[in-house]
Parts: sequence; C-alpha cells; structure tokens
Amino acid sequence: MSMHDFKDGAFTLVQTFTSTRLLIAATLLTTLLLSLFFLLRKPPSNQPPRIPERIPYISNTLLFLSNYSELIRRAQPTFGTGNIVRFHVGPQPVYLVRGQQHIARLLRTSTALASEGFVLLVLKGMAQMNPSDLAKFANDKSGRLKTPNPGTESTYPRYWADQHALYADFLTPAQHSNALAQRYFLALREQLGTTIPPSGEEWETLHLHTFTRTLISTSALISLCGPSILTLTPNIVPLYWDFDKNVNPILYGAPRWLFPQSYAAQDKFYAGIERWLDHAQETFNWDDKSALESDWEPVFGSRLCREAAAWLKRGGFSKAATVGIFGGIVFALQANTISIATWTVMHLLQRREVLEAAREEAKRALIENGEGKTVGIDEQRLVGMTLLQAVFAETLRLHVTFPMSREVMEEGVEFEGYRIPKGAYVQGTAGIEHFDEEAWGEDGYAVREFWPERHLADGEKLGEKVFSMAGKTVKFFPFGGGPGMCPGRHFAKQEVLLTIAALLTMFEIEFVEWTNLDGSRSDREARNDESYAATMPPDRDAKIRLSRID
Ligand code: HEM
Repeated sequence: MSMHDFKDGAFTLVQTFTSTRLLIAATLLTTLLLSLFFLLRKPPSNQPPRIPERIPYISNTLLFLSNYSELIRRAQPTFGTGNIVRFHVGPQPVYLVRGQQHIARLLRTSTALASEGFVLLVLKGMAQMNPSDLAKFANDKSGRLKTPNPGTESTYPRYWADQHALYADFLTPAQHSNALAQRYFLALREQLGTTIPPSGEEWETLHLHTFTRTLISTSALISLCGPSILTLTPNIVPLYWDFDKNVNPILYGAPRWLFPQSYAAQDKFYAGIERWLDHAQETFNWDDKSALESDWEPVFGSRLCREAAAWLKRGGFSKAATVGIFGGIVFALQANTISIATWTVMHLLQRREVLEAAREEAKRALIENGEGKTVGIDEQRLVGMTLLQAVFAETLRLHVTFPMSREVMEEGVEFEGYRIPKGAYVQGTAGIEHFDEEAWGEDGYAVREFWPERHLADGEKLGEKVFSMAGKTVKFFPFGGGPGMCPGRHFAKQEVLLTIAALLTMFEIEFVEWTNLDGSRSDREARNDESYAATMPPDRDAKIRLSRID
C-alpha cells in the first residue's frame, strides 16, 4: 500500500507495532508529543464523547497502533445513540464517525476534508524522500485532481496530480489492468505447474497461506516488473515479507536509530528493487517507440513501471526516492491481495457446494485451443461471474478494517453539531460499516459469518440470481473512496479471482486441518490477525491437499 492510509493511503497499510520494544518506544514518543500538545493547544468545548482509556492519551494510542479492531469494539458503547466519538493518537485528535450520512461525506471529494497530508509521512519513510524531494510535494498545494485547487492554478509542476495521474492512467484503466492480469495468469499457471507437476493420482500436501505468499507474490512481481526482478534477486520474495512484517514504524516516518531492524529489512528489500531498476534503466531502449507504448514488455514489465521511472527522472527525484516509490508500489501490490486470496480459499473449503459452483463459473471463463487444452482465460468474463463476485465481496467485507481518515482543512467544519477543529482527523471505518446488521444481516446468517449469498439478488429472469450491492456503497469501502481510492482495485479483483480460477480448474483441492503458523496442528480455525489494520491476514494456516485434474 504505497500508501494505504492514516489519512489517505498510508493508514490502510498499517499493520502494527508488534514487539514490546516498539510499544515502549511508541509510548515514549507519544508522551513527549503530548506534553507539547497540551502546552500549545486548548481543547475546544462541546465535544462528542471520548472512548474511555486507562491511561489518558496513551492507552488508545497504543491500541490504535496494535489492535485497531479492539479499539473499534471499545468505541461501540461510547457512541450511545449518536454517531460520533473521539480519541487521540498521540497528540492527534481523531473523530470516529459511523452511519450512512457521515460516511457519504467522507467518501465525497471535498476541500474541507482532505486526504493528502499524511501521505507526506509515508513519502518520507516508505519512499525514502530527502528534504528536497519532500519539498516538491509539501509546496504543491494544488491537490491531486486534474483541476487545481482554487487559487493554485499557476502551480507547475503539479507533483500530487502527476503522481495520481500515473495510477489513474496506467493502473486503473481496463487496458492496463487486463495486461497485468494476463501476465499474472500466465506466470501463475507456470508457477503452479512447476511447484505441483502433473503426477496422476498423487496428492500434494501443503500449507495454504505459506504457499500463496510465495506463489502470488512471485506471479504478481513478474506481471508488474517483469521477470528480471526475480532473476537478479532470487530471494526478493522472502525479503519482501520480512519488510512487510517490519513496515509500520517506517510508514509513520519513525527514526532509523529507534527501529534499526525495520530499516535493515527495508534496506535489504530495496536493494533488490534498486538492482532491478538499474538493470531496467540500462537495458531498456528509450528510443524504441513501440516498446515505450506497449502495455507490457519484459524489461520494465508493466507500462506503469516505465511511466513511473520516466516521471521520477523528469521530476529530478533522488535515487533513494526513486527506489522508494517503487518499493511503495510493490508494497501496495502485495500487502492486501494475498491475504484476501488465502481467505477466499479457506472460506470456499468450508463451503464445499459454493466451491463447486465457483469452479463451474471459473471453467466457463477458460480459453481452450482446438484440442481442449487451456491456453488462457477471459479475465473480463471471469470478474463478471455472479457467484465469484459475491465470494470476493464477502471476503473483503469480513477481512478489511480500513480506517478511512480525512484531515479537517478549514475552520467551522461540523459533524452532528460538534465543531471539529482544523487539523483533526475525521475517520470512518470498514471495521464498523462492514458489520452493520441493518445493511448486511440476513435471517439465520450472522454478519460475521461467510455467506456470499447475501450479495445475490433475484434477476429479471425467473430463478436467475445476480450480484448486487445496490444501496450498499457507503456500507462497503474496502478500497477506500474519493480521489484516493485504491487505483489497483480492478487488478486486485482480477488477481484474486484468477488465483481462485487457476486453483479450482487445475486441481482437486481438499481441506486437511487447521495449523498454527509454524505448521503444528491448531485446535481452532483461522481468525483475523487483528494486529493488522487494512486487510487482516489469517492468524492460522490451513493444511490442504491438491491433485492435478487439468
Ligand atoms: C484486496 C486488495 C487491495 C485492497 C483491499 C486495497 C486497498 C487500498 C486502500 C484502502 C487504499 C487507500 C485508499 C484511500 O486512501 O482512500 C489503497 C491505495 C493504493 N493501492 Fe490498493 N488495495 C488492494 C490492492 C492493490 C493492488 C493489487 C495494487 C496494485 C499495485 C494497489 C495499488 C494501490 C496504490 C498505488 C495505492 C495508493 C494510491 C495513492 O496514493 O493515490 N492496491 N489500496
């Protein structure tokens, strides 16, 4: 998540401080900042209720960083009959809101509630920007939309808008996400073929999440960056996962001396990114117009990577920032999708009849040659399949908590009659709206249960079912919303459904047992690992067995 969000992108990425050392350091920092805060600011009167905490300003900060889901649970009684409560993250006041009206306001594009500021923190840590790189963004007040904010019309170059346009032009459109999806599927089938060769009646036993973390990461990297990223650094996938585990302090721009382990993991992973980038810059023929404009070629991989490299060069960004921006894009690529794919398979294995129906849908999207051999897949057709869409939506609903935050940019902003001070964050969360009984409850099927059928409605023809989210848009925002909405959402859906399609059409697949992450037997099923915000990975793995059928 370049940029999954505290406020915008970054906070979504939040996983969490997991070690005692991090927690102690965070507490010390918080206390220091708080002292400053109290010296400098007087709290406004007429404020919404505050989420109770044992040590004021500290407990909720730590909870926010280490278990966002628990903070949300604690907030519930504080709401009472209202729809707004407040808490602090260090010195930062956060107003947590719920319900249709407030969420719709956060999802709207607005100059009063903006989503850029925290990204600067991410650019500093994740993208390794030095003061001169950062100043380019900090001095650009024109916003990320095509039309500059009023009064900033003469801004040039427009760094926010240019970065946004990179994603809007070369990641989100169908032409580019389809190109990524096609390469992804080819790489995935090849990986699957080499990992589990056709072997007649033999069954291959493996640990699902461990398996998908390698399989999907490898295939997604090939589709985004081309194959050389793996040949130049064969251990780039484990290096990525080590970075992923350590990423939080980096996201918050915490100092290197305080978190040497996190930055060491970043250095190792980014060295692999740099090796690939140097090689691509040297090898690619920038005078070759057709290669420049192709959707995919083997040196840079996707057009997004080529365009990003060219933009970073034009913009005069430092080498470290150039590598860092790519590190962020790869993080965005991997951080949520793989857990969602794992969860989808886990759920399907517990609902055998849904798995079989999903397999039938997936088969209908395969492209075969004259001899009945699979040569590809119609990814557009696949992502339009009724049940598969419902399965994907239900998995996102259950496993994404995403805290969607906006910074109050003007005086006089009010929510429910409460004045929200300028500089505060207003936050809505998937962790509340995705479990709203009124929106999602179905007789006999609790909102916390995997029940994709809740997203199916009667179609026009008798007996026909269609995928429908009608009336639920403000109750479902796994990809955020407004101008910062995840630009990789179409590819994410393709990636997850292509993975499911490949697994179901190439293999017979059976659940064996739940295991702990170390592979030992677990006495319970997987639950959300709540130390992560955004997408929560499973806290257990599933032992499964596969046998080739294609
Ligand atoms: C299930 C998978 C995914 C989920 C749940 C997800 C979710 C999100 C969310 C919530 C945001 C922040 C949106 C906001 O601030 O309102 C975001 C940003 C972003 N995502 Fe995703 N994402 C996923 C997959 C992907 C993939 C596959 C890519 C491909 C590279 C991607 C690229 C990005 C980028 C580049 C941003 C930052 C955009 C910016 O800074 O303007 N995401 N994502």
